[in-house]
Amino acid sequence: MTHSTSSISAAPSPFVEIRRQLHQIPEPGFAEFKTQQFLLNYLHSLPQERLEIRTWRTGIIVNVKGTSPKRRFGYRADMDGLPIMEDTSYEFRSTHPGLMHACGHDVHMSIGLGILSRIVQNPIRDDITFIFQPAEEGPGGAQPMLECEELQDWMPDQIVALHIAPEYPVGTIATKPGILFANTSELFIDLTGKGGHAAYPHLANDMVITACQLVSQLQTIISRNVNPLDSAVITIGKIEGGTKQNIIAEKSRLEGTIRTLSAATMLLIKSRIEALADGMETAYDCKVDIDYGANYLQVFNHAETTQAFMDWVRETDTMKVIECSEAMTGEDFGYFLENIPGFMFWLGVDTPYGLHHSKIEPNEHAIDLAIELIGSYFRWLSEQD
Ligand SMILES: CC(=O)N[C@@H](CCC[C@H](N)C(=O)O)C(=O)O
Repeated sequence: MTHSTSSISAAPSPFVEIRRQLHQIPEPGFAEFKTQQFLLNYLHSLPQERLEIRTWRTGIIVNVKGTSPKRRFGYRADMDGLPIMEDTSYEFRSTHPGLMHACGHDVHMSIGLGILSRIVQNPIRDDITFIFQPAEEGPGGAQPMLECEELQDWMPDQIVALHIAPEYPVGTIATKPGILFANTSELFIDLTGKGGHAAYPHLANDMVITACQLVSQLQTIISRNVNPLDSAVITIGKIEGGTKQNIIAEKSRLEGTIRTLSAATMLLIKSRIEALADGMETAYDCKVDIDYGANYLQVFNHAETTQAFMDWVRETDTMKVIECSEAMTGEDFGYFLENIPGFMFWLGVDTPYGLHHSKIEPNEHAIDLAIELIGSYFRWLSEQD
């Protein structure tokens, strides 16, 4: 069933209000200090009988105790914002200049609080671990959080996460068993040549020229080296170089990301990048340093639990379910799924601007629908067996 926005009350729910407050305080990975405090304040305002709260760095782990637990479920929400200058029409825009929740983590967190508060008020049989995870956009909080002491005795037997999807209508979810999101690797390339006067190019090695050439050459890896029946992406999202218009640049830097649907293709791409870098050094007598930064494992949905969830949503007609294709987005939730059966799904938020866009305005009606969906799903799960 697809929900039109007009059929839903205009008054914002408490969790929409919470999302708006979180939206105003986006913070970079592992610096989510205000966000952590905001979430803690909310958590401490709830009845505490069923709650145990731990912090890990800027993250939070909450145990909601079941009535007679046999299993433990998990919900994970990411917490960090992005370095984007917000350009929405909101009255509740970011108060942190140059930072924005442009990937929906404010929505993911408010949905997490909504499910949690619902279950505190109306407990289920099984335990649930709520994981508020820092640094999804980089350098990656999932892997170290999975290893942290605070999580070990509350490790879920099954885990769920969602991600907002601008392209789907509100009242729709999209997912699939198997691979949902790509393997990713960050890519940082530093080029060092010889600076000089703009009028004497023959006495210098211009790193603006090499940066431009390397960006173009990198794209030939996708078009000429990767099997056309496979999928891969190299995006250079940032170029830096030079100091002034009439000075030849001694240094330049490319920052980007690599996305693949297999580990083998990731290795192939990295070896081609290194070959092209060697060629640059020879051709332009410069130095090229490559750093792959944070690497994320693919998000691989557990077949059985994903299918059971999709069937349950269809049977209960809670939302419309689309079996989607995999996407080249990355998510360190892949590390949770490597260790714990579960799945991630896209939550339709119906907005013309995409993820990581300065104008993205997710439709907030999706928040209460997702709270209802996951809250009911956990209740149903805990009634099985
Ligand atoms: C859902 C989403 O947009 N995730 C990010 C994850 C970032 C991964 C890493 N920092 C990289 O750029 O490789 C994405 O960009 O897909």
